[in-house]
Amino acid sequence: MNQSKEQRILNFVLQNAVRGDPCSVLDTIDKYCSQKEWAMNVGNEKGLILDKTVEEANPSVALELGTYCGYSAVRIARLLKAGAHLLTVEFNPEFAAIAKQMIEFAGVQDKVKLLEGPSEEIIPQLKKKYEVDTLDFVFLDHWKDRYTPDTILLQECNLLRKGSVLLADNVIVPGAPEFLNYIRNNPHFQCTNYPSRLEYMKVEDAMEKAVFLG
Ligand SMILES: O=C(NCCCCCn1ccnc1)c1cc(-c2ccc(F)cc2)cc(O)c1O
Ligand SMILES: [Mg+2]
Repeated sequence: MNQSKEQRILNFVLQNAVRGDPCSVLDTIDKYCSQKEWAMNVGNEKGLILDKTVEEANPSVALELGTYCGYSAVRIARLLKAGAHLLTVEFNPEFAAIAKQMIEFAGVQDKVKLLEGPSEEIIPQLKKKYEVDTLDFVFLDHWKDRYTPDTILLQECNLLRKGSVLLADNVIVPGAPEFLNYIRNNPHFQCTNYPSRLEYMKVEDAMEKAVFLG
């Protein structure tokens, strides 16, 4: 049975990156996906925006929607302070299996909890089943038409607090027009747009930051 692209990315990391070194894992994924096969990792350019947003938020509890191969989970986890953790949600079991190995190879497994399943089922379980009080940071990088319903669900489940930071990938490509309309017209959020490039391409993309005002 021939390998998936995601399996090829993982194998390239296992053979070329340094075990326990998150930066080498990120650089190796970026090398493979820019030179051999494009893949939908947030990448190094938008990754720098993600880094700055995470460093500014300095979250104790972070949530990621859309794990994929684990690139942004490794990217976020490497910046978390002692005792802080990232919950990352992946719907696709093949992606989740790859991401688990990627996270472990990078050595950030103690900071990351990978949750497999639909975000609309997992979000309502975060408080009771996963002992979350409120989320300090949320990275939205899953199905683009889920950004709005899941942002509403986070609020309904009382998972946001004054100052919670949401960061959404791909608001230009593939695009999340309905989310931009929702969040920019919502008085409970303060929004900032960060123009950038689609990962590994000379194509315009952007990230949107939205701070919950309570
Ligand atoms: O679809 C994307 N991500 C969601 C993947 C499925 C998430 C499953 N899931 C996880 C949890 N709950 C549900 C995505 C797509 C592109 C892209 C850009 C240009 C192009 F020509 C083709 C594709 C670029 C990204 O950066 C992306 O993030
Ligand atoms: Mg993305």
